[in-house]
Amino acid sequence: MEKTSVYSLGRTKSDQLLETMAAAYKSPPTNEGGGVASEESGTLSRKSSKRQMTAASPGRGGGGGKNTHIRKSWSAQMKFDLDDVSNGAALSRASSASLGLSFSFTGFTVPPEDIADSKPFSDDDTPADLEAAAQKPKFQTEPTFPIYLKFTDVSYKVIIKGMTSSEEKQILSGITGSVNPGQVLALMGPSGSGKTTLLNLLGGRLNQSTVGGSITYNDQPYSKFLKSRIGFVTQDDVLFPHLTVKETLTYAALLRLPKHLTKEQKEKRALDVIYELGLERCQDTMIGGSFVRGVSGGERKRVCIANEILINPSVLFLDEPTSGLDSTTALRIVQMLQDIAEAGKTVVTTIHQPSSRLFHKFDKLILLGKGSLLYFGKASEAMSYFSSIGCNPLIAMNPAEFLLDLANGNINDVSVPSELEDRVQMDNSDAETINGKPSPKVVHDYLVEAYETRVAENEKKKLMVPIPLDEEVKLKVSAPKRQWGASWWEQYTLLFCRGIKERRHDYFSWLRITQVLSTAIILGLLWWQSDSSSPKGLQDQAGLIFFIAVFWGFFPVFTAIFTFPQERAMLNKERAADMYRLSAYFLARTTSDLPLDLILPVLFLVVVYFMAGLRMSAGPFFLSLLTVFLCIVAAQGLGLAIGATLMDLKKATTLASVTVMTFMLAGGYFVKVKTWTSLKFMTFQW
Ligand SMILES: Nc1ncnc2c1ncn2[C@@H]1O[C@H](COP(=O)(O)OP(=O)(O)OP(=O)(O)O)[C@@H](O)[C@H]1O
Repeated sequence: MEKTSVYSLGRTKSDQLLETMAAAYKSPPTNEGGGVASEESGTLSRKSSKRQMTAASPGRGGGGGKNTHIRKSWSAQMKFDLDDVSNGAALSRASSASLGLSFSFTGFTVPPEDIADSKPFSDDDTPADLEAAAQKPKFQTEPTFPIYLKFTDVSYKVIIKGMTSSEEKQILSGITGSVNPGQVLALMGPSGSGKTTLLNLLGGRLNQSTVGGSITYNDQPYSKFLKSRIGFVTQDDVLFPHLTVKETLTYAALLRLPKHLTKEQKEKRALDVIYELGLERCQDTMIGGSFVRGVSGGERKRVCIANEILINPSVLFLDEPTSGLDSTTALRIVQMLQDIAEAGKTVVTTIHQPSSRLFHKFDKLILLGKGSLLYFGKASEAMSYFSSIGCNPLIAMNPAEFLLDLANGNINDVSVPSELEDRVQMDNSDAETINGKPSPKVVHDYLVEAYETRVAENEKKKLMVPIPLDEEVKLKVSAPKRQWGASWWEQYTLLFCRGIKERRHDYFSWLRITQVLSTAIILGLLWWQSDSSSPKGLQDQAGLIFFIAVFWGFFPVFTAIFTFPQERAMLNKERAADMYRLSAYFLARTTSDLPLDLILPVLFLVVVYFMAGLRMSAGPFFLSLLTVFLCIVAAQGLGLAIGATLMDLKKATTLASVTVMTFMLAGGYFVKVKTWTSLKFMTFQW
């Protein structure tokens, strides 16, 4: 194969910026053996090839056109190999780049009028839209702090506690691999093979003390510093349903971006990301959820990704970003991941069953089977590796499908090596075969063994090579300091406002307003212009006031009870990213309900008070309002405490019902038996 031509790339303003970052790199080692350095040049080669192809493609204005921005990532001054241009991945990248789906992450804001017209990435994009998007000016790439991720012999087990005994379950064993800035690593395997667990381990989401082997970031262990450098997109889209796309991203930007940026800069950044991810057409649409229609599945996923790339992360982890999406949308998402990687980020994603087009877009691949490693290496070389160990598809097949079949031990349309068949015959055990073919377990054991004997040691040796970064840059990763994006007070106010925005819809739903108003009117009619001049009439009014207190004791308890169990996923997600302090969240969460809690009771009391003809002067009216308000605060506190302690809706509801019933009975007894005392207290008559 022909090798190494050095191309000098056009210099842009961003180049000068990026050179600051590139200066942090040492010259890559020249050993042909690969390791970090050779993988690096492989990735770069594809980037460079892509630029070449893009420049040559018609309609893009050529290399020197006005609108063509030759992006140069952190390492673009290095060499590239021409042989990569001929590989399928490079070609597919080049062609997708010519679709104009390139992203970079900067502080560039597009004027709103331009945003309205531009459609770089949308579920409804037509080829014409995409071509138009390709003509749009590209913007500069923000330098990213580079993080090289390596993991060697990673194992993980959990203890499953039964009623009488507990047992250990091995989830992962002996997983080795690496991924560098500029690369996309895909974790593939059948359901339950351990992809999510591995992703969580690599993302620092599981307790590191329970992990065997080593996971390093720039050759350093995990530290709190990384929380602000890692973006993690979970499998379930955890978003507030009643916030719009823009609100969601703006709050995230205000909370997560570094303190030294101004509010305007942070908001601008949120707008940039909306534009970069093609969300401008739905930026004012609510996210939606089970009961509210909102953005589409693909847009939702992009909002989740936008939420993470806002912070310009060094490493981006994604758990099944394409599941549930049609193949075109899935392709766009993966294309976007590639573009993110090309901006100098390290991308790791799990993927369930990619189409062949998707498969060719990954740089590296890990194939897992029952928690063991079946393959780690370049995605483009996976087929030749399995061919080298005697496993070939017998019919034309999507490579991902073939690999998943193998990982499942399903060899129906796969030729297996004679070695494996001989082994089954020698064992001569019925249990080891199904219809005369090796059983899934035998196939799995063979694949694990083949990888261990042929590849594993070599890969581990490669990982021993130190990464090409200055010691100073490497050590930055191990800084134990947390980096809050906002001060405590800012966190509190932002969470307070976000809480009000999110929950106002629940509070002022027509159902709730009708419920409250109809109860008020019924009570008003039952106690219509009640008499307070006699002890009997006063006792009657005490009954009404007792009813009001119980009503406003019930309502907030049950609203508050759902708070923490439902927001748990959000709280976990945001706390894992160090978005805010727990104290700021709890205080904001509790107090943001109060203004909302006041509006309906005021409405309720106005109706009942005047219909029932209670004492017509300002003092008693406001004191009654204060009593109702205190009832609400107490009830809400009780509900929050029960919900937060149990974190289980069913148990929390049962406990709250029992507690409220007890209070009601005690209150009823109080009103009935101690009438005179209660009258004095409750009606403010004496
Ligand atoms: N905390 C845990 N306790 C018990 N079992 C666990 C735990 N975590 C993971 N597992 C088990 O480990 C295995 C791997 O789970 P994991 O979620 O990583 O699989 P996966 O490959 O991501 O699956 P899917 O593709 O279906 O999401 C599963 O059998 C799962 O039940």
